[in-house]
Amino acid sequence: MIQPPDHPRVALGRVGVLLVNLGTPQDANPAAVRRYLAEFLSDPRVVEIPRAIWKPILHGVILRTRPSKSAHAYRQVWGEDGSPLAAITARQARALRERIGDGVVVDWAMRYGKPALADRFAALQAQGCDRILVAPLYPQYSAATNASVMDALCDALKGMRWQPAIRTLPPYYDDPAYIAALAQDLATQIEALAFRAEVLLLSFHGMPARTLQLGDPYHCHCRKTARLLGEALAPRFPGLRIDTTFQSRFGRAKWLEPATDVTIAAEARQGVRRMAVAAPGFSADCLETLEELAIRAKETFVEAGGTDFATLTCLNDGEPGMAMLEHLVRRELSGWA
Ligand SMILES: C=CC1=C(C)c2cc3[nH]c(cc4nc(cc5[nH]c(cc1n2)c(C)c5CCC(=O)O)C(CCC(=O)O)=C4C)c(C)c3C=C
Ligand SMILES: [Fe+2]
Ligand SMILES: [Fe+2]
Repeated sequence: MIQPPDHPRVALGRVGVLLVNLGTPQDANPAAVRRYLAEFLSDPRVVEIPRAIWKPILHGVILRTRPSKSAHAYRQVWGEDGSPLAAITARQARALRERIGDGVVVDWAMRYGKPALADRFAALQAQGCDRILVAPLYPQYSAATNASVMDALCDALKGMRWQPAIRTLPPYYDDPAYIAALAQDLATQIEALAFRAEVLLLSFHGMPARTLQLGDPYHCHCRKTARLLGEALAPRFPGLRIDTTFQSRFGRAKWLEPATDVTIAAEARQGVRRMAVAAPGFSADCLETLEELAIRAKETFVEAGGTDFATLTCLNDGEPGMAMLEHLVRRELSGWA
């Protein structure tokens, strides 16, 4: 007797959307952070050092020292609903589901850790999705983020006999909808500050400087976002100086400059007293914004003589950001209409 085929037993013909972000530990303790960092930092898209050299450093040094330091940082931002990055991404998926509705299945996944991309992708297919839009929530393209999502997606597809059709959301660093959402959201936050900021710092996550020479467009994408955002904000805030920096240096190699922490200290030493910082490259608040900027960068600024410092929130699941995401997703899905 011939066995029945191993494929979904529900009606096909549905469209799925999978929002993907970086990933985060399951818990804020050193063991969970270690598991997360081991997966993240083993990805050759993230650390582009020959494996024979990197593996002993990762296992012999980094994974012995960093988990407890990072766990301490995670504990300071951990919420009742867990890691902010995961909680906010879940809320973004829920909000998008409500906005798009009409038979489109919306889910979310993480590139590292849980919910795993391969699992949620398979779950969409099991719900009858034969067309799936994979949307990495990275406005600026980098191989470490976007290409790594594609690697994981293709690994998942490799194991499937009956593959769904795929679209991926292109980077949207200069999309007018993204720039407008950021300008509107940041302007509202700047106007609500209890002080008048002299400087607005646009802080992007860093990358090794070498990636620029290797042809990664990330640095150029960040610069263009910053220029367009600066042009959109300038008329509303005459006298506000807007600068771009790169944060989160990791390892010994030279990273993109200027560095956020170095710039913040230098600005305060040169007499700047009131500063706001925004992180337009992050779709959701996370360790990098809530701990590195809102806690550590603020300390740096005040220790160097600054008086007022505000870390502005990311677009998260607020109205401007969700309207933008709905627009970007609908535009991609219209190709399947
Ligand atoms: C927004 C884009 C990001 C790029 C580009 C990126 C590159 C990159 N990151 C590391 C190393 C680490 N990043 C860490 C946290 C982290 N990184 C991003 C985003 C980008 N990274 C986010 C959203 C987060 C926060 C995750 C969270 O749980 O909230 C960490 C872990 C935390 C820590 O121990 O400091 C590391 C390590 C490299 C090496 C890299 C480029 C090659
Ligand atoms: Fe990172
Ligand atoms: Fe960091």
